[in-house]
Parts: sequence; C-alpha cells; structure tokens
Amino acid sequence: MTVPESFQAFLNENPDAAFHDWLRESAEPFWTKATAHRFTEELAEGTLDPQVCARYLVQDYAFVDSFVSLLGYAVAYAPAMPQKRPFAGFLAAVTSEENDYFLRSFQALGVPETQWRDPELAPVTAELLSVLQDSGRSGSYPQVLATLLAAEWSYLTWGLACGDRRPQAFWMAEWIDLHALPEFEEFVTWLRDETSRVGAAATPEVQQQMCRTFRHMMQLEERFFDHAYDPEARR
Ligand SMILES: Cc1ncc(CN)c(N)n1
Repeated sequence: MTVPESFQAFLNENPDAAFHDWLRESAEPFWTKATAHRFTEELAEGTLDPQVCARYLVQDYAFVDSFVSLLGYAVAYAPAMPQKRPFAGFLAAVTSEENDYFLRSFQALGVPETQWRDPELAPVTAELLSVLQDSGRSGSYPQVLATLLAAEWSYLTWGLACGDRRPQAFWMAEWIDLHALPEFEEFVTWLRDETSRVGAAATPEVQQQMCRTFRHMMQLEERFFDHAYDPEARR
C-alpha cells in the first residue's frame, strides 16, 4: 500500500488521522525496522553482547551530545512557556539521569574514557549528527519537532514493546527503563500532539520537509542499530 504524498491526500483517505500518523506511515519500512530491531529484542531478553552494547553506547553518547543542543534549539524556537517547559524538563532529564547512566555503563562495560570522550564517529553517526545540527540551525520549529519526534517516538515504541522484561545487568535494564518510564511516555505523547498541531497548520511545503526529515531519521535509526553489530558496514 502506498502512502499519499501530501498530508491533505492522506486526510482525504483517512479523515480521522493525525499529522503524526502520516509521518509514521510515510517512514515505512524504516519505522518498523527501527522499532522492532534485533538490538532492542536482545536488550529485552538480556542476550545482548556486551561488546555490541558498548559500541552502541559510545556512538550514542556522541548522538546525545548533539541531541541536547537540539533540545536547546527547541526551547528557543518554541512559541511560548507552555511549549518551552516540557522541552526544558526533558533536557534536564537527559543531562542528569541519562548522562549518569552512560557514565556508569561505560565503567561497567570497561570502555576507556578516551573512547567515549573522543570517539571515532561511524558514518551513520556522522550523518545523524548532521541532521540534528541542520535542524537546530534551520530556525524552523516544525523542522526541530519532526527530528525530535522521530528519535523519541521510535525509542518509546521499542521501550514499551519490552513490556515487563528487564535483564539483570543494569546497563540493559536501565536503558529500557529510560525509554519506558511514564514521564518519558508523557513527554513523547505531548511531543506527538505538538508536532501534529504545528504540522497540520503548516504550509504543504513545510509539511513535505517535516515528512522527509522524519523518514530520513528513521532510515538512520535503523542503520544506527545495525552498526553496533557490523561496524565495517558502509551503506
Ligand atoms: C540514535 C538515537 N536515537 C534516539 C535516542 C533517544 N533519545 C537515542 N538515545 N539515540
């Protein structure tokens, strides 16, 4: 089934749909591949190879650094306090609890400080960082929303799919917790509604740009998980 290229055409076929439904459906097959990846399944089952996890976390710590800057842009571009506040709250959580998780995990997994402080970026990480940086510098609130929503909604989706499964090792269990906690779900639900509110009112050109960015992000999210298993892969 092909997804209509414009949000208006999608709405004509699905009158009750929200803007975020169009984003997600337009991002297939990457949405499904990234939210039901072998990596997150092994994480839930506790069978993830510590080396694979370490490789992933080193790259992800570089991602998170740029992601925090993108959240800073979201605070700046958000139209008023009711929108700035959720971004500021999430920014505080990522720079405290989540940062603390990374540092403890690097220690537990034996990752030397030089490696996580100054990592060699994988091509997919470099591409992700440039999408985050371009979105941040675009001056466009819709563009920042589309980028953030792809990253956070996809992580919430696999986080919730883990259900009650929590492996013994904290570096697996807490990574699931961070993406399945009620506070995280509340933030992502708000972000989805905000993106739909802004996207539905945007011009068709801006809607197209949001859709392209969301899809590109999902393509990179899948490759990012793949890289943890096959660091030599170039695609
Ligand atoms: C690559 C990636 N995408 C999303 C997330 C969720 N913040 C993350 N930690 N890393």
